[in-house]
Amino acid sequence: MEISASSNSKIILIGEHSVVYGQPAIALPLKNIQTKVHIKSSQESGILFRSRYYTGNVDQMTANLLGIKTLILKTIDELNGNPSNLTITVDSNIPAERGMGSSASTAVALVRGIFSFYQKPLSHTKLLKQVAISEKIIHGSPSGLDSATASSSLPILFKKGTTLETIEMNLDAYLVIADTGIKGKTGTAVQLVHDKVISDAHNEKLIEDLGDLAQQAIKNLSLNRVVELGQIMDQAHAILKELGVSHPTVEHLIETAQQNNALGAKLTGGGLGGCVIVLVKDHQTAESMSNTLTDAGATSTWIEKL
Ligand SMILES: C[C@@](O)(CCO)CC(=O)[O-]
Repeated sequence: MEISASSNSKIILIGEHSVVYGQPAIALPLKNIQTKVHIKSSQESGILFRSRYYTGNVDQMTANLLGIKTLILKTIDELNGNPSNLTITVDSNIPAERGMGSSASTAVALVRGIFSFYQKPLSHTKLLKQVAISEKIIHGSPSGLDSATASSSLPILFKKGTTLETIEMNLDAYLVIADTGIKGKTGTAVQLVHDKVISDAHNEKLIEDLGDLAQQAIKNLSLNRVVELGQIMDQAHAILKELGVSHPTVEHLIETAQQNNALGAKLTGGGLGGCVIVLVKDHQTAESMSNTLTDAGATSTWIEKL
């Protein structure tokens, strides 16, 4: 018996951090950057796990993989499976800790894979609930945006605990995603913003402002107003910077983009490193932006049609 399952990576167009406080966010799954999971029966005792970070028995996974270990064992247990004689292989081309939802994507693919291996039906609600097991261990109290996006085939409008809608996007615009090569620190960034929000009403207002910008973005997306969308991205980035979650290399890439025909640019995901996203008007500009950002130090770039 052998099965395969997959999950997308993600980027947040607008609404990171404010989404934790119940504000709306818009995020896109990236279908070309994925996690793939293969599960097969084996003769070995225990569960053999193979990935770019760890190969060995699930039981012996180190503390940094506690989220994934717990998720695998709990899911198999829930399905009354035998936690032995299995090989689970995880292949991923999602850079880790760059705000691209690598942990959520791994978890989504694993849950899909385990349910499929045991031939059990899996609703989307159950999938998200199950993925929360590892996401909570890894990130503390995540909004659920990453797993909702990684498990979607279309862009989504998300509000913690209430709204999960897909959005049909067809804009005359492209996004260039550029990796700073610096590991983002989602947990630290979320805590940092939390400390700021509870200590100063001005920062609470900044969170509301991010929510307003997300609402404006939704309107402009539906009207194909890309110039306005770019301005909204710039404003969102300025707020995220004020909240303390940017990074000098993020700033360098954003300034470079702004000097080279960007319609808008911002960090994406938790910040403190990770990736930036740059809005441009057409594919040709996206390609030259991608080269410019690589020359400015980006370690990888991707182009995504909006
Ligand atoms: C920073 C954050 O808003 C997005 C991380 O990709 C955290 C969360 O939503 O849980």
